[in-house]
Amino acid sequence: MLSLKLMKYVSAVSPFSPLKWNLRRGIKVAVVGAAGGIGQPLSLMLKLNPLVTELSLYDKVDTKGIAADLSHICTSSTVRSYFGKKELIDALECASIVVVAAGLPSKPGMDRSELLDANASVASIVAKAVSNACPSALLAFITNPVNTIVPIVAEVLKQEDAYDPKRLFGVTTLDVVRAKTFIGELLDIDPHTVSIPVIGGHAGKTILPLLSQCDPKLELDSEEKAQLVSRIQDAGTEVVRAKAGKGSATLSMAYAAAHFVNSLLRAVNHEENIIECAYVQSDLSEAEFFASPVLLGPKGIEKNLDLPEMDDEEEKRFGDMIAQLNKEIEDGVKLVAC
Ligand SMILES: NC(=O)c1ccc[n+]([C@@H]2O[C@H](COP(=O)([O-])OP(=O)(O)OC[C@H]3O[C@@H](n4cnc5c(N)ncnc54)[C@H](O)[C@@H]3O)[C@@H](O)[C@H]2O)c1
Ligand SMILES: O=C(O)C[C@H](O)C(=O)O
Repeated sequence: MLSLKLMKYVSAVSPFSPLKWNLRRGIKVAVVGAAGGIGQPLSLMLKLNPLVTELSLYDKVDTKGIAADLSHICTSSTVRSYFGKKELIDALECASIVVVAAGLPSKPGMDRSELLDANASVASIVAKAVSNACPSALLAFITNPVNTIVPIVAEVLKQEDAYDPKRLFGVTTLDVVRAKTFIGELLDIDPHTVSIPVIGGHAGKTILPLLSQCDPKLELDSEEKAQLVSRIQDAGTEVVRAKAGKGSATLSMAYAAAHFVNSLLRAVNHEENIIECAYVQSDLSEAEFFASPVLLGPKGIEKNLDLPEMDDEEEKRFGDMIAQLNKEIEDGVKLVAC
């Protein structure tokens, strides 16, 4: 009979074992927009992640200094730097995960949708390059307006014959992070212990935290609930105002994106039961793209989970957001068509 030690060894080197697969292939993560306010702290957090084997830093401006700096951190991943149009393909080549934080952030008084003109082209360029360099990568877009950027990327990938809806994500994790934090403050408990789905999209009333599904239970009256929902929906604006023209959320976003990418990495590594809320192609509502809890697997979305239950107020908010979401999706589709 095989000893336990030997059995562990055999399972580690079996060609079908996840460990062997991972050791052989490694996991390259590319950060696009790596020199930015989100890109830099996100790259730092990814350098600290033991599941990353190679970290590829790309930006339109030089990333050499950032890469040199990060490369001195004593974790086992290698760091490579790329910049400018010519190096985009090399930066993405063979990446398992591409996370995109390139593009303009909001200024006070600006709506996220006003970023569309500036950021649509960045998203399209990255989508085209992904279709050439790493068509089977998982693709996570942070760039705003997320509600429109993700449909744009889907359209561009369709044109390139490289669209797989299971691999494309709009990152809405910051909405969940904020909901957990504000509820933790309210209940005076560790926010990590709070579980709350946030569905819909990533702008104004399309951000719908389902307080009725919060664990632990929230005992709030209707007005208190409305105030909490507004705080979560307007949290981005809270940061934009506080930064007074110097950008939008960067550090909390880097934390949120590092959490989301870590979940993708764990799923790529064949870990089971990894669930995250994300803005993805969906048939759960009348909007073609919708943020909801998805079960992740090595090839992206394994299953789009059913919509969580909602109380009457949430049902109403859900109904009220669909028109806005559909318009923002349509804006993206039209932009690619013309
Ligand atoms: N999804 C979310 O929850 C969320 C949260 C916060 C911010 N954001 C969005 O993330 C984006 C980035 O925000 P930021 O604060 O890091 O902005 P930033 O201006 O600090 O950084 C953006 C980076 O993108 C780079 N860039 C621009 N065009 C590029 C291109 N064509 N190719 C490669 N790199 C390019 C810039 O050089 C810069 O380094 C914004 O659109 C912002 O609105 C999203
Ligand atoms: O509000 C913004 O413009 C940035 C971001 O989407 C956020 O939620 O902080």
